[in-house]
Amino acid sequence: MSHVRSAHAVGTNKSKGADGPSTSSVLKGAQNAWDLLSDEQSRRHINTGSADLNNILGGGIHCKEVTEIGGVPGVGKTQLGIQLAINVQIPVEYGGLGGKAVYIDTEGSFMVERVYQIAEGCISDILEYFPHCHDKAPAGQEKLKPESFLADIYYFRICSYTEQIAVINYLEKFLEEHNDVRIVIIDSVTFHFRQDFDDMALRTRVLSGLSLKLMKLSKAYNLAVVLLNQVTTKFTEGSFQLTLALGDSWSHSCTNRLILYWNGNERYGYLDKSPSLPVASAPYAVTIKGVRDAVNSNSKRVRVM
Ligand SMILES: Nc1ncnc2c1ncn2[C@@H]1O[C@H](COP(=O)(O)OP(=O)(O)OP(=O)(O)O)[C@@H](O)[C@H]1O
Repeated sequence: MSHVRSAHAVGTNKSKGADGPSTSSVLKGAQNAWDLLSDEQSRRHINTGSADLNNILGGGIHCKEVTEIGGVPGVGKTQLGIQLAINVQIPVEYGGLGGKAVYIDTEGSFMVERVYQIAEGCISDILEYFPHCHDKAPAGQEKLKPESFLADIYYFRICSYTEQIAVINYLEKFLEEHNDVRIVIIDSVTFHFRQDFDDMALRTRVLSGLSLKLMKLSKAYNLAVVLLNQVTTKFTEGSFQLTLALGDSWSHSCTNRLILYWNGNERYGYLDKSPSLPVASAPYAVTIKGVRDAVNSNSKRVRVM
């Protein structure tokens, strides 16, 4: 990584000159565009379980970025959150990241029986795609047990916004001690803030601050941050429209935004915001095994919200 000498150091009282320690610490993060491209290309993705969703997301949920996933109740946000907590653990030898997950549950929607079922679904797919994995060493086989997948999800149940702030503030220390965590999921990020927080301006500032912190953590610890969010109705141009909770006020707080919606009886994901990918939508399904491709899996470009 190259260090850049620039006017940045000028005016820094404690600066000991261009080569001084304070200058290099201020500019420690500077990279050239070539470094950035290499970094981007080596960046890992977490499989959503649906090839079509992965496709519109440019490979899956990106590490080192914050992705907001919103949608109406029942559309499958929690299912996708659980699926990601499982899929992040797919061992490296089977094309996964072999990481661990942090699941911060604010609504009490994390059903552990369902997590077990989704882990079983993931394992059965691995066994189907890698029929010779039975030949692997016993240690490798040990990993392919639902119990092991469940054991590698660190679960935090949050019952108020103060607890949520406290846990997010504590997260950095936790991640220092658990450096194999590759995804942090918050389900849902706005729930307690919508219920109990009266001062709207302060609420937006607090949430934006938390989100900024999560963005920094995602980069520092090379992990994906996924913020599940609810939708709410907003009265604009003479009609009620669905919009993500706190949508406009903190839309800068995430790098990517995926909106899940119904189109008739089919579930779709719509990539609404990305710094490098076109807007696109694709169908997906929630099956007994978890999130998978829809039976009709031709991606379409439609927008519902
Ligand atoms: N075992 C299963 N097999 C098939 N589909 C399931 C199974 N379990 C849950 N689902 C589907 O997932 C839906 C619930 O999705 P989920 O809980 O992720 O919704 P959500 O978007 O998080 O909603 P909310 O905002 O209320 O939390 C159910 O309505 C059902 O359609």
